[in-house]
Amino acid sequence: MSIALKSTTSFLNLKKPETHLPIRFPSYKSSIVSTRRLTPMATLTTAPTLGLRDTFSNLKKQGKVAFIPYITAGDPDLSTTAEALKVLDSCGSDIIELGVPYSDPLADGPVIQAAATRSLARGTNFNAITSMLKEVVPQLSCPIALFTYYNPILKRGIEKFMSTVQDIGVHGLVVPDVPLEETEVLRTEAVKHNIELVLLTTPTTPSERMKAIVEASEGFVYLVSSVGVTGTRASVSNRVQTLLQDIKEVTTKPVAVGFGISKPEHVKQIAEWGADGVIVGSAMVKLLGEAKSPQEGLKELENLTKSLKSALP
Ligand SMILES: O=P(O)(O)OC[C@@H](O)[C@@H](O)c1c[nH]c2ccccc12
Repeated sequence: MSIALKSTTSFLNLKKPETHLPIRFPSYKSSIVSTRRLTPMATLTTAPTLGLRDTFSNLKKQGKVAFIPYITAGDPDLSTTAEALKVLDSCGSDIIELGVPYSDPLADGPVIQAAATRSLARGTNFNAITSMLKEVVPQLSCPIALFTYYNPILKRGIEKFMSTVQDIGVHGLVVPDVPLEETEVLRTEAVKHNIELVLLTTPTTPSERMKAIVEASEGFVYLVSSVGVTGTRASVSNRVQTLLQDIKEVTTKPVAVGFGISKPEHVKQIAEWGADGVIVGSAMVKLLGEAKSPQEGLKELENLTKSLKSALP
C-alpha cells in the first residue's frame, strides 16, 4: 500500500496523502537535554567493534553472508531491548539494526507500526535509547546501525544527532525517508563523525537513481526486496536476483536484502542469489512485542535467530 507524496520522493518513494494542514511532526519528550560530557574519555570513546564495511569484508573473506536483524527500541521495554541486543549478538548476528520508534512510520507495516506505538506509549524517547546503548554497546561484538526516520534527526539538529550517535559507539545509520537530494548534508556530518550512512534502493528505483544511491551509500547498500511496506511475505520475489545483479554490475560495495524475509528458505535463497547480507525485521519484532512475557519473547528471538543464521553460509 503506498500513498502519493507531492514533493520530494525518498528512496522508498514514500508518499503522503495530499493535505493542506502542516504535517504534524512528533517531538521526543526529552526528559533531559543530553549534553556531551567533554571529559577526555568521552572525546576518546571509540567503539571496540568493527564498522559495517569492515564487518562485511571480514565475512566475505570467510565466504559468509551477514545476518542482520532489526528490532524496535523500547518494545516491549528498553531493558528487554538491552537483553535482546545481547541475545542477537550472542546468537551470531553480524550487524543489528535498532529502530528509533516514530509516530509516523510511513514505510512500516502493521507489525513494526504497532511496536513503535507500544514503545512510544511507554514513553520511550531518543535520550533513553542512547543512555541504554551507552551501557550495552561496549558489551556487544557486532556493530549497531541505528534506524530512524528523518524528522527526529532534523528536530535534534543533524550535527548534534551525529555526535550523540558517535559518542555511544554506534557505527551505522539508516534513514529510509531522507530524499536522495538531501543526503549530502547527512553524509557530510556522518562522515565527520565516523558513521556509515546506509542508503536504500528499491525494485522501482530507476537505474540512474540506483547508481547514485549506490555510489553515495556507506557501509552497505540496502536493497528493498519488494514494493510496499515492511512485513513478512510468504516468499521472496525472484526479482531480487536480477536486482542484485544490476547493483553488482555498478558497485563492489556489499548489498544486503530486506523486506519480507522470515524463514530459513528465504535467507538461503537470497544468499544463493549473491546477497552479502539478509535483513529480518518484522518476524523478530513480532516475537518480542507479542510474547506473553519478555523472557518468552527473548527465548523465541534466540530460536528464530539461530534457525535463520544456520541457513546462511
Ligand atoms: O520487516 P521486514 O519485512 O523484515 O523488513 C526489514 C525491516 O523491518 C527493517 O529493515 C526496517 C524497519 N523499518 C523500515 C522502514 C523502511 C525500510 C526498512 C525498514
